Amino acid sequence: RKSNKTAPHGNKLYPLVGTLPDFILNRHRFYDWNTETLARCPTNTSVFRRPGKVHGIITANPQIVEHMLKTNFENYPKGPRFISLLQDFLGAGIFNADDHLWIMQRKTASYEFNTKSLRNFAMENVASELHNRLLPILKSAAETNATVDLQDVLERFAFDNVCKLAFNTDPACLGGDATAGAEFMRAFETAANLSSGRFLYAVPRSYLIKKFLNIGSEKKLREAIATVHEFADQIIVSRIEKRSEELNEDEDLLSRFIDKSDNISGEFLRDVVISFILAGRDTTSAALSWLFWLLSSRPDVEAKILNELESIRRESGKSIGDVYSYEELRRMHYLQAAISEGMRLYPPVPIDTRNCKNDDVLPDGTMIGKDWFMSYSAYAMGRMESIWGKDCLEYRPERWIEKGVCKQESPFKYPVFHGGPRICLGRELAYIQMKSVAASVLERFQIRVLLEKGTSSPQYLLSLTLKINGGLQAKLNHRLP
Ligand code: HEM
Repeated sequence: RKSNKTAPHGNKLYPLVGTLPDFILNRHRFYDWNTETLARCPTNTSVFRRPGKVHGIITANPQIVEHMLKTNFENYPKGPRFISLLQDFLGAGIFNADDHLWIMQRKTASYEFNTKSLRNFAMENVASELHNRLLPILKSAAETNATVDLQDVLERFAFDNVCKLAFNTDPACLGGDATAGAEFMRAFETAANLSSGRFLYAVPRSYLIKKFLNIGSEKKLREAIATVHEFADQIIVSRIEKRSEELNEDEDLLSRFIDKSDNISGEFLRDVVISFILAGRDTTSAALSWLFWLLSSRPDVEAKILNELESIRRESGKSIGDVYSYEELRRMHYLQAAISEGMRLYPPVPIDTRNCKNDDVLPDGTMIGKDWFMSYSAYAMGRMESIWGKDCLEYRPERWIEKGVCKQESPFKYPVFHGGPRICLGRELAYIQMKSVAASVLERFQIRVLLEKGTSSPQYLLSLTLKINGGLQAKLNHRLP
């Protein structure tokens, strides 16, 4: 009877089955269930236990997040469970590697992500995709009064962009559905969804039976991975051949990795590329989709963004339709605050997990055992009164502005881009992309979001990234000049 009561750390622990009954009941609203539980806990940290020896801790406590991501980083690797579930899809790519395999990729990638040449390459790609594809599509939707799924369009935009960055290939997903690139994107999406679905099995590792028999979701996963690999392999093989013939002047990440390493296998290069595509694929589109929804119900915030854009255009002598430079994007402090505030409430990576290597005691005194999982919920942290105050559920970009400048929050209080040695490498590129898109779309169009009947806000989908279930259906109107 004792164990049926609410455990001191928030979750009900039933005999034998642990938190499984509540997990099954709340799986569809997992992040909110988690937020409610963590808010009730004295140190915003809760113990989670279900059959199959799944033990772990979920936290929304900045001190504990700092402990796992930085102070005791070595004790919290991705770990064998995470790596084995994503192995088929990601191999040993940076997203799915620990120790020396991770260090080697991180070193090359952090050097490259800090170069001006990569930033310029990314800026050119964004400007070209924006002005040649995204804006014309939205213009035509506005002129014909057609409903457009903004999330879908933004995902295609982000996918084209990250493929250019990763291996200088334009899949032209925003151009249409009939391209080989669009097939690659669909297969990539299926592979990402089905691989992440392996984490949600009520009985862990039961996916192995389906995998062995090659049936159901595992059969689909195998086919999707084969399509992704085939597409990537063709590009990589031709790039390696080209490298031996001529000096490579491509600016993309694949070329930079080939240039920096000797004797690197084609298979490993494929893993490198796939991890980068995964990392940069859905994150910016998810953030922008939630932002456009938030702004559609907050004309006051939208008006402030438009004022800021107008004053930047005035100072630089630009008009609507011109491409914003890097310096101009940097001066968009209020827009940056609006985007950061959107991601506080709707973080593109809502929850992130590590494996505890050796028994440890967390800063609040909670014990964690070897091989337990250790997760932090960025979703819950953005909604914690203990972190953001009484108005934590309110969308208020002003909380980011200090003396007219958008301030940086501690990554442990706001772990939307992770923190410590594995902090997101694409943070700056992501802001370039998000600000360019948001500025160009908002100054041209008014967006009216169409919600499903009987709902007052979009619902999220359970996947690696926090997407809107059913997309973001909207009508656009040209703004009057
Ligand atoms: C709003 C956009 C983005 C958000 C919120 C975001 C968030 C994150 C988070 C939470 C992680 C840690 C994941 C983990 O280790 O489990 C991460 C890692 C990473 N991100 Fe981003 N990301 C964004 C955009 C991008 C972009 C555009 C790129 C560029 C391709 C990128 C590249 C990476 C890479 C390479 C890592 C792995 C770093 C490592 O393990 O050392 N991200 N990101």
